[in-house]
Amino acid sequence: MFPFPCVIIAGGKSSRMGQDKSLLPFHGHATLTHYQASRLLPLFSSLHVSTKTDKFNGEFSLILDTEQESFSPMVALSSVLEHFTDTYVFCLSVDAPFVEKKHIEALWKAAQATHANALIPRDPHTRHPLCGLYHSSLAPLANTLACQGDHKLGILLERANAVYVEFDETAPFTNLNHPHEYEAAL
Ligand SMILES: Nc1nc2c(ncn2[C@@H]2O[C@H](COP(=O)(O)OP(=O)(O)OP(=O)(O)O)[C@@H](O)[C@H]2O)c(=O)[nH]1
Repeated sequence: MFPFPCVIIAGGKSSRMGQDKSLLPFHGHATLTHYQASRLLPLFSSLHVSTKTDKFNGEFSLILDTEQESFSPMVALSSVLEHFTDTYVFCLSVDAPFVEKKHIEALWKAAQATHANALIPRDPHTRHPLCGLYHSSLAPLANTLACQGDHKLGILLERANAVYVEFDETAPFTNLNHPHEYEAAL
């Protein structure tokens, strides 16, 4: 078991999907969120879901956004990191169902070797900040950026002591943003 919590980030607008993707059924589970929670729960010291409201009727331990007006992963991270003290937090986008234990193990290994405050996967094409191991000490920076309207996680990573962990494959980090990607994943 990893000695830190996992947070499934699930409070976005899903504008490209056209409906709330965190509530879409997935592989025999009531929702994609349930699918992610059931496979990740056994791996972590605790599991939480980051949203704007309790759309799961009390089923998960929620970390609600303090900022309700604007939507962005920075808004989510700001409340998530503030929730914890002196720990790494594995943050995964709800729409990334192909990330496996071995990928998280690689991030944790890099954290132990470098003591960086953000460990982010990078494949040959791009980096994946919504599958990252973040230290709770980044909360004030995330909060400042969210309040300033700086919503790109790249800005946080530039200012943090971030380390990129290299992976050969792109597929595990795929996000389901559009209906055709969801259909293909089913
Ligand atoms: N808690 C929380 N999560 C968010 C917020 N904005 C986005 N997310 C989540 O962050 C992840 C990536 O979000 P985006 O790709 O920016 O947005 P999205 O809602 O997934 O989809 P689009 O509206 O199509 O861009 C998704 O898992 C979202 O659910 C927010 O304001 N609060």
